[in-house]
Amino acid sequence: MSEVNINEDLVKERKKCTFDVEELIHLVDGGKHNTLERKKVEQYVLSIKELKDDVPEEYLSHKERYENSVRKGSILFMVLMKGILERKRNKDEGISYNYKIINGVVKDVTPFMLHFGMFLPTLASQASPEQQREWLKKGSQMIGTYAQTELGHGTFLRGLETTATYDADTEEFIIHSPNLTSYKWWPGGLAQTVNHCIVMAQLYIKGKNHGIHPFLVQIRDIETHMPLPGIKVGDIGPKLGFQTANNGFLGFDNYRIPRMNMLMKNSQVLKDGTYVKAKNDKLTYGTMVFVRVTIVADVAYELARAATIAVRYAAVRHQSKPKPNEPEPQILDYLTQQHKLFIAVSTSHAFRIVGRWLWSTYTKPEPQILDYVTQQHKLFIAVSTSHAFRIVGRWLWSTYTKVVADIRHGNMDHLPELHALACCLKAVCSKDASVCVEQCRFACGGHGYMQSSNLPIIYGIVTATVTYEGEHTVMLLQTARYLVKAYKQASEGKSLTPTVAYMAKYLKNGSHCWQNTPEGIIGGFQAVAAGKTKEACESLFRHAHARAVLCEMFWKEIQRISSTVSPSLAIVLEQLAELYLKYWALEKRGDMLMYSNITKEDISSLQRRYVELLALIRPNAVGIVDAFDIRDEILCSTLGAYDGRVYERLMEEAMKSPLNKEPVNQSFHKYIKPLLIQAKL
Ligand SMILES: CCC/C=C/C(=O)SCCNC(=O)CCNC(=O)[C@H](O)C(C)(C)COP(=O)([O-])OP(=O)([O-])OC[C@H]1O[C@@H](n2cnc3c(N)ncnc32)[C@H](O)[C@@H]1OP(=O)([O-])[O-]
Ligand SMILES: Cc1cc2nc3c(=O)[nH]c(=O)nc-3n(C[C@H](O)[C@H](O)[C@H](O)COP(=O)(O)OP(=O)(O)OC[C@H]3O[C@@H](n4cnc5c(N)ncnc54)[C@H](O)[C@@H]3O)c2cc1C
Repeated sequence: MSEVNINEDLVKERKKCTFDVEELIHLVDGGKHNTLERKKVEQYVLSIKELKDDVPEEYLSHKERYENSVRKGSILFMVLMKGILERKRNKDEGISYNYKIINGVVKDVTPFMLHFGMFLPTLASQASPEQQREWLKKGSQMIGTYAQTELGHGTFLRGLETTATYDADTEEFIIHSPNLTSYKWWPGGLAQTVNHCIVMAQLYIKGKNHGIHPFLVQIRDIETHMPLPGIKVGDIGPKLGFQTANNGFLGFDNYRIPRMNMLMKNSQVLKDGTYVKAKNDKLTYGTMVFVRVTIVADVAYELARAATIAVRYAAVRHQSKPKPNEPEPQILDYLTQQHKLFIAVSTSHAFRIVGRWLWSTYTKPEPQILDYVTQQHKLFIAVSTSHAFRIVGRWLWSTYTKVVADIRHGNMDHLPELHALACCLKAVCSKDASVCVEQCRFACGGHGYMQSSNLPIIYGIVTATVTYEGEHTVMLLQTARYLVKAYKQASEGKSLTPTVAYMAKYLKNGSHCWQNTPEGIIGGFQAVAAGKTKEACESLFRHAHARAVLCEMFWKEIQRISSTVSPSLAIVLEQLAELYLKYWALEKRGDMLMYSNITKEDISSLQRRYVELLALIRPNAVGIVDAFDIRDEILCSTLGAYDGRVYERLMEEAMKSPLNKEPVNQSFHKYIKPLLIQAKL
């Protein structure tokens, strides 16, 4: 884009940047090769004419919005299928879904999200090899979702009520919803989009309950898409966000499926009804662990979008001037009056001089809002949090793949630790990301409240992650359970898994010896986690372990990465990581006071360094968000576009309102005019 069309503040900001933005882009993408591939994918998908909307999604009705997202989602689906095939021929080519390109196609959420996000992964991980060969073959007509949650139960999986009863005579399962609360409720794409589901149901054989198991169930005819007899399916209606996800409900009336439609990789039901138990019954929950792991990186990306919008806007937006001075005082003759007079005269001089200074400040151009320390406090933590989650998300993903490989070889030893990690990181990252996105919205003032800023939609997407795939508190409680066990092992002198090894150190050392260094802060969080575990084994303690893991992994990884990049970029990365640690040490200073020997002076010094870091990051703020390298079509924001034409875009978008198509709306003649006539009488 030529600089002529770019807002001059942004041009200046980009000139100030002290590091190579391109280098950071490659780092964020995980290498130059990935950047090139991403850009190729974006270029390909975003130039498909049919994916452009004439009318912004927000002006469509619930039904129209759904139909439009299916239309566009189907185009993307086809591109993806083509991409996978091409990729097989040439690994450097092809279309990947990984690149969040979807945000540039459907502003909200596509109804096919669950097909790729849970349906296919469940078949890939829980179906037997023969079933996989059958179901994942080329030309499969299945579009699916993951139907687990019911009207009555989401968290408490053992309480699910849908039943799958084995009939050995016909070698079939009978899937049934015994009452209203057993209806499936929430699955994405379920309402009108999918023709198949993974249904989680209580398995009954000869009257005995074997707990919940996954079943592949066809719910609609492939040709006509009509619901099959015995199936009741529909849309659950509008929500806070996820308007185009097509979340649905589903009930079964003694609906029969073949025996081989139970996913049989882990447990099996033989023809005669013999039940073969899985090595570990929690393997049935495998898809949830997978999605929890991916949520960390997902919210990092959404946060990158929100931070890009809010930081660019803060560089373009100017606001507020100090007020000018007041008039001079009177002179009187009496001593007492002189007493008053002289002070008044000197005050007058003081005021004049200060007044001049004030006037010169007043006539200076309004500052960019990004220059306010309070604004930097709101925004820079969002930027550094996005980096933290991306980096920790990559580490979690590699931990996940190692544990899954172990499980494939029959070794389940690390599953509990992975489960505990996935739960607490999912919980903390989803909640922090929602808070940061909302903070970015606040930081954009009134314009952040506009749908056209895209911040409300991003918030809708991110805040849903707090609830789905395991509700926030419930996830923390799962980790708490694991920590309590770890603490008990530590107190018995037994060895501990790596992520909780600090428990032993805390038991040995008692309170943490505070240092204002990154390592000192990480130790502080570990002491808080260990101390709270000790104090309240069975009661609610919340984020401490996840925060310790986040701080430690972010800092260690940044240290490692810094040695591989240019010195100018290393400085910026370390500033961002240090800001993250200092921010949380200050936020949690109460906990630190309880569980370490931190002093008031340490806290003041942390505070001073935090403000110093804001100032150090400030000149690079626009460059840092530019390095997220999110195209305008994917940001979808009037406030955050690369060129900074904020006000023009706000007006252009407002002009798309159907209400602006006519000078007088018909409601005037129908309602307001009769009202005015009545008022006259
Ligand atoms: C785009 C949007 C897509 C959204 C999709 C969705 O939302 S889909 C819907 C998403 N829905 C949800 O996310 C629902 C959330 N609810 C749940 O995940 C579970 O019901 C629960 C974990 C809350 C409790 O389960 P429970 O009552 O059966 O278990 P318990 O508490 O009695 O613990 C028993 C033992 O099992 C262990 N263990 C548990 N889970 C796992 C695991 N995954 N792996 C390994 N281990 C696990 C646990 O640590 C404990 O070990 P211990 O101490 O005995 O050695
Ligand atoms: C946008 C969105 C998309 C979704 N997509 C799908 C999907 O595709 N497929 C699917 O199957 N499901 C889906 N879900 C459902 C989702 O997984 C559940 O909503 C989630 O697991 C929480 O369960 P719940 O709604 O039953 O909440 P509840 O468990 O009823 O939670 C309500 C409150 O009770 C508290 N609580 C519950 N149990 C405990 C406990 N043991 N201890 C302490 N407090 C507790 C919680 O902390 C919470 O404050 C989706 C949900 C949303 C919002």
